[in-house]
Amino acid sequence: QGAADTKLKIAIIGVGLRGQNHLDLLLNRNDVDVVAICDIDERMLSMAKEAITKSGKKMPEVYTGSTEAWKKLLERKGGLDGVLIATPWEWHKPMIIGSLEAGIKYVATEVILGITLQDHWDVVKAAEKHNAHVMMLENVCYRRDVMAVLNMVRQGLFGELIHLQGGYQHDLREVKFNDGVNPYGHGVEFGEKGFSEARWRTEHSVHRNGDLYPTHGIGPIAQYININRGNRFLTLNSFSTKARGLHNHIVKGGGENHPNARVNFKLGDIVTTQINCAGGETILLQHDTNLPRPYSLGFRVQGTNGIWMDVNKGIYIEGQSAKPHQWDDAKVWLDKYDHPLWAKWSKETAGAGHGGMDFFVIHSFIESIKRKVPTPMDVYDAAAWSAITPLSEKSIELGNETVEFPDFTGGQWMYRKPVFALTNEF
Ligand SMILES: NC(=O)c1ccc[n+]([C@@H]2O[C@H](COP(=O)([O-])OP(=O)(O)OC[C@H]3O[C@@H](n4cnc5c(N)ncnc54)[C@H](O)[C@@H]3O)[C@@H](O)[C@H]2O)c1
Repeated sequence: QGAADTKLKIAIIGVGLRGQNHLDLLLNRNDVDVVAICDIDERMLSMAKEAITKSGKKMPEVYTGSTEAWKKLLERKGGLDGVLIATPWEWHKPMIIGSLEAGIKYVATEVILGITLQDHWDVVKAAEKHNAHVMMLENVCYRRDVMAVLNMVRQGLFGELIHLQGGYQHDLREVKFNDGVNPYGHGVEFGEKGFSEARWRTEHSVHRNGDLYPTHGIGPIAQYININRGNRFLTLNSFSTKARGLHNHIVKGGGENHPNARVNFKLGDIVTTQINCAGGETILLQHDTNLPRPYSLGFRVQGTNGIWMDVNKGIYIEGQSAKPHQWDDAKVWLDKYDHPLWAKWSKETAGAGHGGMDFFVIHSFIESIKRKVPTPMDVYDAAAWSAITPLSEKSIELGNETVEFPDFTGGQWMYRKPVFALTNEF
């Protein structure tokens, strides 16, 4: 490990703000060479190159100049052990499938596998055909409190799980709009005139109404109740509120005569989704990105013996909590049940994004390649979690009708075993 010829050859497609986080984590490792990067934005590329120069590592090959330049990257001489994709959502499917067709056996993609339900099927089928691993980089599965609760779930403290909640409750108004230069805080431009996510993410709020970003909430929940591994999502329905927040934000920052004040946003400010599971659990998810509010993923894990809620930082375990009917400070429990992964690697997480959890998602991808084993989150997980978006759009379109989940595993969910974070290795 560490010698030049044993280092993994990794490429990154998309070195925007998120891709640069992953780049930093990879540059920090001595078991990886970032051999190629691709982007179409000069400013993002120069930020990435600056980070590489600062790290003292060798400058990778740079592919740019066209939205199809990534195809050349995949054909590079010398091959690739893995590809990491951190581009806008609509590029994930073609880039994943392109990587698989180029013979790459490990593909990591940022969250959201595809746009339509068919996209999700296409990626699953391509991964099966090429016998390759597609891992979605769902980092919240590795959040310290989320993992401590996983530890508690697995040790039976909450009893049998009954109901779970989560979501994406994040005021994105300063992400969806900016002045084309600074990512946060100024301006009400989007599309061509926007920078980073304002360039592309906001269009999805114009044209789509559904839970556009389900994976940070559903990923941890799916681990708690073993989705695709003894359990599965059966049905879903979604409800949407009216859309006010984005329009109001534009008027407040740019005035009533700003051209964007005429844009009709389709995305309801709050989209609420309910999911029914084969194991008899229900899930409630909320997508809430257009209104003023502090960040919260709103987790609730409730079983026959107790409950965790992250908003009030409380845990209650019947018979063990200090007083009946009263919350314990969750910290006491979370410290006691700290997951072995965090206990082992917390030093390495220092400086990694989102409170350290970003370290683990990259670590697990890289360690899986080194060991030539399946990634701890696989293409079936990615498809089931991401499919919530098109299914919620469909439910809303049909007047909140309940719609069925496809079974991407083709019945294998009954036999597959949990593999996520079973040890302290990765
Ligand atoms: N897991 C997390 O915590 C987290 C946080 C932020 C973003 N994300 C996800 O990461 C992904 C990227 O988001 P971001 O914030 O970095 O956005 P961004 O706009 O900053 O970066 C996207 C990059 O992709 C590049 N790009 C677009 N089309 C391309 C093409 N055809 N070929 C090559 N490069 C292309 C853009 O030029 C840009 O640099 C999204 O899926 C987003 O949802 C996840």
